[in-house]
Amino acid sequence: MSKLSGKVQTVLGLVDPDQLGRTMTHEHLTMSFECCYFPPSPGDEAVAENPFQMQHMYWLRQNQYSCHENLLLHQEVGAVREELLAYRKAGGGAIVENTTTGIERDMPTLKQLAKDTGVHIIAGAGYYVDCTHSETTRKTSVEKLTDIIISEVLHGADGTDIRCGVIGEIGTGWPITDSEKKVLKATAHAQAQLGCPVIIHPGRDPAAPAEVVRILQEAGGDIRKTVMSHLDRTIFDNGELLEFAKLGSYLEYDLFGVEMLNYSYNLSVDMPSDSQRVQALAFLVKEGYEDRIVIAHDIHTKNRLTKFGGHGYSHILKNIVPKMLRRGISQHQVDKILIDNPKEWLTFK
Ligand SMILES: CCC(=O)NCCS(=O)(=O)O
Repeated sequence: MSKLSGKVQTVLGLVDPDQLGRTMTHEHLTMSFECCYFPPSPGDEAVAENPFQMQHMYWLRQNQYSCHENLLLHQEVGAVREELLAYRKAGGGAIVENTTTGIERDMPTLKQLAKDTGVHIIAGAGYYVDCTHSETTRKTSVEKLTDIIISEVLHGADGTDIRCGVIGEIGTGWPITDSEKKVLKATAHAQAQLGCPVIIHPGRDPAAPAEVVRILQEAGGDIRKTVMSHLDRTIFDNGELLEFAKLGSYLEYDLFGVEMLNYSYNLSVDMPSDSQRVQALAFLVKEGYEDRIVIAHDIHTKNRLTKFGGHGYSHILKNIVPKMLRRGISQHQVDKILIDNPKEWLTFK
């Protein structure tokens, strides 16, 4: 039995799983999303240059990926520190920080934020989507990638001794590229050796989550210990959702707070509102999946911080939980979603 067994690994070291409390399973505290810049519509260029003004707030909410500065969350460490203190006050205990190689993971800053705020921060190992893979990553074998991921968990990431406590978010697109498939296999091999939690960013197609599960399973991954992220922008049909749920992963609704008419990355998608996200949770609970649901905001742009008029990291605790209760999800079930399920997932086998 490894020394990680039965523990959760935070950036400050191992903790007893009962110490976590309410946990957001998919957030970012410091990262850059420049890789996914989406040019503004013709005529909007001037607004996109300087959108951080009251009269442009609605534009920014609707076009969050079309402003370079908005993608630089790493410039806002002070604001994020304040937000984490507010998150603790609101009853939050832990945050899984999903920034992986390719979107500027910053381990020393995560450690400092955990020290300054008392929030348990669990950092992510591995690689984001194909367009962020370096030439070196593309040329690296599955075996070597497995060793790198394992080392990020056992010894520390990015040349530090600060350790990751989860693999992911592992980025995949649609169709899944060869380089992404290699990373998925390495993820499964590392998980098989470490008994650790895994979290996946699927491509934007309803078939993508099941295809990722198939690849992980074939490579020896543990699907019961794997979170499938972003279901709110990926699977819209309840029948398809139940088919996917049967595969056994955790089901993550992690874009709480995002309300937009046009989803730049896939205009055929109608991004759900928070009310519709709560309806999806209530549906899954009714179907018996209360032990498999986890939720979060996936904050990865500046405009979603309260400093810029956004909802911040406490939105779920302050606004969504009361709505869940009003829509028939019991307090016991809310506690499972926010406390018990993240705890089970994050505990090393
Ligand atoms: C790095 C953050 C991230 O990948 N968020 C998901 C964005 S989206 O694919 O749901 O638009």
